[in-house]
Amino acid sequence: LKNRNTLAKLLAVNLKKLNLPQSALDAAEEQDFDLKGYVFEASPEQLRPPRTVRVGLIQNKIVLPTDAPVLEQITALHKRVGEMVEVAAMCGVNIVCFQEAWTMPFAFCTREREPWTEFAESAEDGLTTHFCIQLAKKYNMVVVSPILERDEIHGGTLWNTAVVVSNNGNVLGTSRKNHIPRVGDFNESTYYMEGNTGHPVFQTQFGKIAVNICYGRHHPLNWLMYSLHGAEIIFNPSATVGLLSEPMWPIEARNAAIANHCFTCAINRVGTEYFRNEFTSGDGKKAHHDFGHFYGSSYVAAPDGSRSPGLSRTRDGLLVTEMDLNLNRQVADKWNFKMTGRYEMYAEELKKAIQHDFKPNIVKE
Ligand SMILES: NC(=O)NCCC(=O)O
Repeated sequence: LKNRNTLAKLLAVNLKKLNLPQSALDAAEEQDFDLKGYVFEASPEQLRPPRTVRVGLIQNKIVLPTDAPVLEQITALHKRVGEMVEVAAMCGVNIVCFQEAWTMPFAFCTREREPWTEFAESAEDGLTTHFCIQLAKKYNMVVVSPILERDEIHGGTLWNTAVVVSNNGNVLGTSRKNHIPRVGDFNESTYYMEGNTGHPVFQTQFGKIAVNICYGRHHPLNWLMYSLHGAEIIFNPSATVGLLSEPMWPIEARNAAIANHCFTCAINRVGTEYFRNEFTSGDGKKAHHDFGHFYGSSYVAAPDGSRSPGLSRTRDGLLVTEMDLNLNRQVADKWNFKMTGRYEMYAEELKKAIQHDFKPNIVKE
């Protein structure tokens, strides 16, 4: 029986299903998106009550073609995702997170500036942040909104940024993407630089959260730093395509949950986005009009190694998970990764390894 349970955990098939209201299931069907719910349980404790929180992940296709007017594209996405958030509210979601650059097509493959830079908005005061503030207040929900940010204070610089809006409708702060990909068609370095916000953790009414944007999931130290700052849930809003990363996808966020004694939430967009002008990426491939297929498969992983099934590879979807955050400390007390981490040893070695005159410690005969 024990072996069967372990196998079930590995295959993500043994999580209890969350009872979702029929009205929410009906609304999801009517609006043509998947709605799934799962529960991550923790053991009862004597001194602490359970710390139960419901988290919603939203994955979606773009709504209009990429050559539709910019404001119409943004407004259509607001409408679509707003409807999905309403269903999340019916399901009692406390914290919702959208996919990376959710208000736009993932146009960075093109390396063109116009019209894509017009999608950039102020993190504090932009149209989308105002939209999220309304959602947060209406539904008493924390909203994590990853956008293309225009930073007017610093000469209109662009960043890839997650805006965190508290359930009271205040902008709690921002977290900028730390690691910018230079792989395949992901030509993002043409638009923005590595983030300068470090590893902020946002204390919300429902728990401490952080946002590790997309390509940051390949960097174990990035996850670690959010965790060292106390994150209990780390979101990984992403945009990634099948041929490039699908074999890695089920492993990376899950491994990060295990290694850091926290919950991780991986979100990927769905669909294929076509661009009018062909582009190349210096990789020998013929010029093409699309990135390939964004494969969705959003999921939640827990510190004990269990995970939810993924959402669809092709359909819009809302994944609702109920998690007891007490599980983080329970797993930490068992496995002690923070206690056994030897961070001082690595800090010393890393300090040396980044020096120009670093001598690798190679023992020769
Ligand atoms: N959006 C983004 O950073 N994608 C890079 C490719 C990947 O990390 O799978």
